[in-house]
Amino acid sequence: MIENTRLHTIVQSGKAEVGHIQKMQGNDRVVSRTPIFRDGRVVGAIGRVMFKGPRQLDELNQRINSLENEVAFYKREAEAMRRQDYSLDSIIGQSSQMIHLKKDIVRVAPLDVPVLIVGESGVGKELVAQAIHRLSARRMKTMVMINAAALPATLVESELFGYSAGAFTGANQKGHLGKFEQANGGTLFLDEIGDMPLDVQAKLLRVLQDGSVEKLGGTKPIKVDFRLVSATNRDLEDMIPQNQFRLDLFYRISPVVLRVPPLRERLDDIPLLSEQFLTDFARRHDRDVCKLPTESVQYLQTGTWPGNIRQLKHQLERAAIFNSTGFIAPADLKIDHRDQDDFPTADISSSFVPSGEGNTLADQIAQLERNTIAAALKKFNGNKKQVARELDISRSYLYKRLADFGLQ
Ligand SMILES: Nc1ncnc2c1ncn2[C@@H]1O[C@H](COP(=O)(O)OP(=O)(O)OP(=O)(O)O)[C@@H](O)[C@H]1O
Repeated sequence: MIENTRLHTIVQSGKAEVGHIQKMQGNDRVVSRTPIFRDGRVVGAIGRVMFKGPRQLDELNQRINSLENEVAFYKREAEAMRRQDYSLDSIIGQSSQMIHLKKDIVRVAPLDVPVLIVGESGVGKELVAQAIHRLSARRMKTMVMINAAALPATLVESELFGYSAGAFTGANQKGHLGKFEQANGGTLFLDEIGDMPLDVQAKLLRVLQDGSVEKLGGTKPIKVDFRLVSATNRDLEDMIPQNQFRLDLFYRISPVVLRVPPLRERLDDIPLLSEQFLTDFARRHDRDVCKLPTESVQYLQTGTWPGNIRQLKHQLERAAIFNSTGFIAPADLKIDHRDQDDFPTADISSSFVPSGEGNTLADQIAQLERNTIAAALKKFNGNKKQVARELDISRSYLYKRLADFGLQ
């Protein structure tokens, strides 16, 4: 005889009971009781132990909660990846210049020819390269990126060409796949090609001519097949007569040249870009999206933007960080109106760092930012990870500001 059974009441009522606790031999069990019908009449009832006790149910609950959290996490990740889809849609801009550029991208992407992307720093050359790859027949393979300016001279050979097992003392046992081989079947994106040293230019030219690479310590050339997309913010044609860039390499890399216009030539794009950057920022930091009133948009459109889209993005993110009203007013923005020629081309964003010594609103904000960071550093004994978490800023932004404020 089952203790505390209620099956007889189920037969009488014809109503199921699910998840009820039933004491059996001194233990609580979670049970279900279901009536059995025949020809519309209850002819019996069946009881089942669902869980050996409420604890098991609790554990299941916790498991479901943790799975729900995992699903939510992966949904956010998938959403972030979708947004980073690097298709044409990720290049924001409806100005006539950008519509023209997008049409050109669509036209050249499927043709398997090298493309040279030119434009000032921060205009979105890398986004264009990604879109070309994504719209090409090679989209299922990877796009390998090389920043020619960041390649240390001592590592150029091994990074680009790779090496065979045991090629030299200290070499990785399994050898190393060079970038050219990694890009096989896909796209090789050579960023800042104008900064490539001449001896590396000669080596690159040989690979492009032969369609093969020789690994360090290798015995025979290995065939490689990639589509070359290069980018530069320098005037390569100007560099050729000065023997800073090889003419023969220039011909190889530039059958198609795409120019990405600077932001000051397409100020019409500022509203759309700003809206996107503020939305992205809010989503990343789980905050409400700051509103940008028309007068602020118009103010942004008066700038010369030597650092282009990257600079606009940083400006808006900085304004959003310090915003407490939900509205970004023109006074919250620091716009540069100097001519392009007045700016150094490198690290333009640093020219916008207010000194913190003046009386303008930006100076006051900078002072507040400096003090806030300094206080947080003290609170967490210099632990930058905790400081970044406390202030809800990225660690890279924290490092940049520490350097700006001389707090390191
Ligand atoms: N049209 C655009 N729409 C959305 N975001 C953009 C656009 N153009 C640039 N960006 C953003 O601006 C930043 C700089 O872009 P990117 O790195 O592609 O520029 P770049 O021309 O390659 O710069 P550099 O010459 O300094 O390498 C990135 O965060 C990029 O996502």
